[in-house]
Amino acid sequence: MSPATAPTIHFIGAIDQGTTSTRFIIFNQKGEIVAQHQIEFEQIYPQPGWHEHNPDELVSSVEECIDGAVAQFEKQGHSKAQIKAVGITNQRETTVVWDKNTGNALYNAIVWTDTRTQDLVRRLKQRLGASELTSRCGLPLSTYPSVSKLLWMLENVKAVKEAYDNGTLAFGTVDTWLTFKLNGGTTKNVYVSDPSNASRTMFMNLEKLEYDNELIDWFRLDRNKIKLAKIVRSSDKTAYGSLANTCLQGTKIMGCLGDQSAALVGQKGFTPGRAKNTYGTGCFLLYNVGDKPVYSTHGLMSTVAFDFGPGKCMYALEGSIAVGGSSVKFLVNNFGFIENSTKLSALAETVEDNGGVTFVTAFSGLFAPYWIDDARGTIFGITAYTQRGHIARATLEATCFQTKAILDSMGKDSGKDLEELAVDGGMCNSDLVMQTQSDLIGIPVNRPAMRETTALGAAIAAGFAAGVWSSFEELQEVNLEGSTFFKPQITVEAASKRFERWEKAVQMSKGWAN
Ligand SMILES: Nc1ncnc2c1ncn2[C@@H]1O[C@H](COP(=O)(O)OP(=O)(O)O)[C@@H](O)[C@H]1O
Ligand SMILES: O=P(O)(O)OC[C@H](O)CO
Repeated sequence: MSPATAPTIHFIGAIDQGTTSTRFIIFNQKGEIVAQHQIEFEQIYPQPGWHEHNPDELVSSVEECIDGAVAQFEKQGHSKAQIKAVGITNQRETTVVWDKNTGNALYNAIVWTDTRTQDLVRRLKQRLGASELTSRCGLPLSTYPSVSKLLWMLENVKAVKEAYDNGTLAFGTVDTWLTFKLNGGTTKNVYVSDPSNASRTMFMNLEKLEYDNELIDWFRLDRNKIKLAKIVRSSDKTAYGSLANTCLQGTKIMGCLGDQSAALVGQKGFTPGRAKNTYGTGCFLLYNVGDKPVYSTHGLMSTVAFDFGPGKCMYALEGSIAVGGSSVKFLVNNFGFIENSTKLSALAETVEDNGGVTFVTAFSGLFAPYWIDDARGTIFGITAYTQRGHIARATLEATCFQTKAILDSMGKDSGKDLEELAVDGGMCNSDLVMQTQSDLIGIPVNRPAMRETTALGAAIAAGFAAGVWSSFEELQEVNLEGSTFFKPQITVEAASKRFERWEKAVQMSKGWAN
């Protein structure tokens, strides 16, 4: 075929703004990575339990990653004009507030893991009607959703309260902040969010996919005094605007998904019964329940999986674990146990088992399915025999035990047991973690060769709107080759025994932060 008649090859870019790092990845039409750039940014811990990000650094990290990846892409002989669209995926719940007149942030972003709102949440729980919130928005009242972070800022940050009183306060999750800034801020004033992100605020009615005025009133907020993002589909040709800066200036943003939803999409979890578990900073299991929300009675959340338009809007049951890979980072950064995260498994493998040590990594309390806000990180079973390897092993096991607890809840809520668990995220690079996971849950764990499924999900959302893909079916072949399967190697009895020790430790970790 002559170059003039050869079909044009299209590419899609994905911004993945996670809790510890930002990436920009360029995918081809087969869902393969062509170029990527990643950078870590500052984690700010001003006080115990507090966790912040600099909102401007989130934006600059995205811009730097775009320029870095596109430079690589062009070195391969491609043209940036072949990048049809860009998708965004982001850490969820993390809350940014800014002045809508200046476009400047009024405080650091309060990160989803932050527990400073614990007392505020306890006060809210005393209010009449508190127990009915979950049935409207899918989330439990806790330190986790964005609303508690916004209320804290209104109570404690003068500039935020003043902006609210003056009617100039803008509030957003990270997707909204990024699209606002990437579009050029106050020159374009783009204020949008997709349902998978908006459903993490506690302001959105889960069934209607619209803000629920009764929820906003319940939190005693005046909607007229806060600029909220317009909720639009996760895949949309025009609503998200286009990039104002970087070498991709003018390229349209056509997709947006919260990172856990994006991972479900990237794992092709399009149909009911499909599930994935992402071992990133936290760890999040999402189970597609179909086109109607299912409300958990066993400690899980109901959330929007993705909204790609009529017939393609799905809900999920979600089990969120606050501390996943961050426990590994903790051993690296705070204790210098090892040089970097990739070395922890090797340290854990210097011992045969956990030597009787159990580490409840409740740095932010315990999320699903326990929801114990006053638990804190506790290590049980230390004796004179304990080595660093035992602590390393107990740290890795903690996420696997919580995943087992979540799967048990999911089985009870859905009436079905999962046959296989699809995994991704940084911590899934550890074979030891994956084998331990399979042993504890008693089903195979399926790890794809290409693990950037979160970014792939954002690319799919944008690629659908851009016309690169038009049906879920044509994506089924993506990322199938080269998966690794971890199969259970211990008996059900042995797994139950280990899990009983964990459950005992969870009960004993309660009440510390009271
Ligand atoms: N080989 C490994 N073994 C254990 N943990 C790892 C390994 N590689 C990365 N991690 C952990 O994975 C996390 C990063 O995963 P990632 O999916 O990039 O997270 P996020 O999107 O939340 O920034 C870090 O917390 C890191 O400690
Ligand atoms: O950054 P991750 O991958 O741990 O994901 C953060 C979640 O979206 C928080 O709900």
